Amino acid sequence: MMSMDPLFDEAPRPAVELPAGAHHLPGFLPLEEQRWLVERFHEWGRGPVPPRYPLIGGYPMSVQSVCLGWHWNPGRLTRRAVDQNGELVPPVPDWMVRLGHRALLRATGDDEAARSYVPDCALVNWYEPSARMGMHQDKEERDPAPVVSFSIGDSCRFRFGNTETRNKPYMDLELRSGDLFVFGGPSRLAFHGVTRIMPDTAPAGLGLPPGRINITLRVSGLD
Ligand SMILES: O=C(O)CCC(=O)C(=O)O
Ligand SMILES: [Fe+2]
Repeated sequence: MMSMDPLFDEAPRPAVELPAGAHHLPGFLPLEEQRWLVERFHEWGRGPVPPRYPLIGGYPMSVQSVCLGWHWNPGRLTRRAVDQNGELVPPVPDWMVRLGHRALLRATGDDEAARSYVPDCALVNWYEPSARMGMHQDKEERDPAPVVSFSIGDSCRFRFGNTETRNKPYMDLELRSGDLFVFGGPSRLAFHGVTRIMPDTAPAGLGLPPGRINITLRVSGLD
């Protein structure tokens, strides 16, 4: 498999010019950290609120998610899993807040902004190989702080668009295991989605079945 050859893993990806406020940092998470996050992922999956397919207009998404800090449903954030067992979702762990600082600092070079970034909500998504996520804006949050996104497992085709419509102009990029993607400032409300998962592209030994984890950190601006 090509992706397991280190030569291929290190093949440079062509730099794409992203809109202001958007940043892509390939290979941000070392493999050991990816593995460690996979272990946390398995723990989150065991509760108190189990993973579920959120409903959009009554139809289940193809992506499964668990939440930390705030429970996300399309259109709203609640403290408890109101559409499931009513349990409180676990808080965003301190290490994740620190990971958010590090990510934002590396992405923007803005020490001040990085230090004042305190995400109180994380969405942990699981994409089985056939899963997709349609174009949408992350707009349940009231705070304009950036969304910080980590990818682990199989690569995906990530579509990043404009703030006006879900249609063109947009650009397609590949998010691979370990990549960081940040969108803030003028790109904070850009439409984005995942158009496909690329099978058999995960690094070996992650401890994951075929598929992709995405973790997004957010600042809800709610109390
Ligand atoms: O999986 C991704 O990279 C994006 C996830 C996303 O857009 C979301 O959870 O709102
Ligand atoms: Fe999103």
